[in-house]
Amino acid sequence: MDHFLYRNGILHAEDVPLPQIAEQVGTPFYVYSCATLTRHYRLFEEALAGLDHLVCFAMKSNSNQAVIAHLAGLGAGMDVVSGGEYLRAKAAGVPGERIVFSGVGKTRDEMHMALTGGIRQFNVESEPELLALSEVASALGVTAPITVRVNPDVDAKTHEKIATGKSENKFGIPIAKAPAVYAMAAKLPGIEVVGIDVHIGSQLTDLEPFRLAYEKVRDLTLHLRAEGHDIRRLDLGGGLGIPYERNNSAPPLPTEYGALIRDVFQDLDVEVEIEPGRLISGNAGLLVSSVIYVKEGEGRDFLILDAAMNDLVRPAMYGAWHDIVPVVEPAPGQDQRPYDVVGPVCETGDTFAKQRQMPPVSPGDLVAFRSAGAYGAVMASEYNTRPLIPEVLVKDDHMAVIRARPTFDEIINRDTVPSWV
Ligand SMILES: Cc1ncc(COP(=O)(O)O)c(C=O)c1O
Ligand SMILES: N[C@@H](CCCC[NH3+])C(=O)O
Repeated sequence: MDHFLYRNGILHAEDVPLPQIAEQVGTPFYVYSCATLTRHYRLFEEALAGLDHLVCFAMKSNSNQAVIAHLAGLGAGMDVVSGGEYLRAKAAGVPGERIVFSGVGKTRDEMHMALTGGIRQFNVESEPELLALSEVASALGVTAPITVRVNPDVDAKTHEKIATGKSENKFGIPIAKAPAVYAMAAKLPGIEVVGIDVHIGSQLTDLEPFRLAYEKVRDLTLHLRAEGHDIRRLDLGGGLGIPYERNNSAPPLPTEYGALIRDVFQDLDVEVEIEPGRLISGNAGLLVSSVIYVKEGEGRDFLILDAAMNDLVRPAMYGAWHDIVPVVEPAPGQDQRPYDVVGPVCETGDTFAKQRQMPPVSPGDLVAFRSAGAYGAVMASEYNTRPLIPEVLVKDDHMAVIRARPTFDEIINRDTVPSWV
């Protein structure tokens, strides 16, 4: 459930009517609800209650400073994948002991930054990375806590571009090789093994792949413990999916996911970490846009919006579906008509939806893309010199602009034209 509801015929973000935000910041913009972020974070907390656990928000899904500060205030840890995300987490007040560092290509500079600033653990994804980390930590005279991310070769049954747990994917160490890598880690200076990490993909709508992967991690835990490794922490990754289409069968809830984790690991006396991103931030955000034109094409009408693929790339990149609704509530039983919903960018791929049934809309009308709080603003670009759009955070009847639209002067003057041009 989110906190974007029609009231008095107008779509609201909590208690703020969307046209009021549009008037203040212009369209397009992203808007996030504090209440939804809180609710979704707590769902995971409740799902793991009673277990020794930490919920680390996958910042890659939404790394706005205000969003992560809000979650940090609720007690969330952070899963970071770059030095930039690490610095954002620290700036949001997240202590190093609640930050985990994931990713296949951590640089020595990033390792140095996290080792000096404080880190809960590095989720190491290859032997060369392990060696590099050992060197960086040794040179600093510190010890790097690590898990090894294992690749369990499990089909997550999600979009191929966001599946990470098959052997052909770049992520993790083949699980069969893990004992050898743990043996290597145990001998390296500056390295302390604390656990195992796994993450098999994003937007999973079925628990079975999680079960398959987690059972393999359980077996590996027992095996590694028998070999003398102190496996006291399991990072189980993120990936639980969200309903993108209303009326669609709902994916499993965090409670069911938590029950699965209990079922597989409860008796192991182990600390559990999870790294949810999308389920916390996805349905906590909308992208709001204005209709510029309605253009009659050959056998189809194009709804041309002021938002484009550079603002929300998921439809162009993954063929992803986002519900698109008018901000003025359609009358019950109102006729629908098919539109190709497109943006102004000069690419045919700048298409949000084809032949989407919607109530009739006119130029100047506001429409909202649902489920846009995850992998929306963070994946935006300035393609076609379209400025990054504002982000707004709502709490009850308060709204705050948490990122302003840059001016064209700022954008143009960011570049340097050398004297020889
Ligand atoms: C290592 C890691 N952890 C967590 C996540 C978060 O995934 P999601 O947003 O699907 O929960 C991702 C993204 O797939 C990831 O790569
Ligand atoms: N960007 C993807 C998710 C990537 C998950 C990151 N590991 C999406 O929008 O669905």
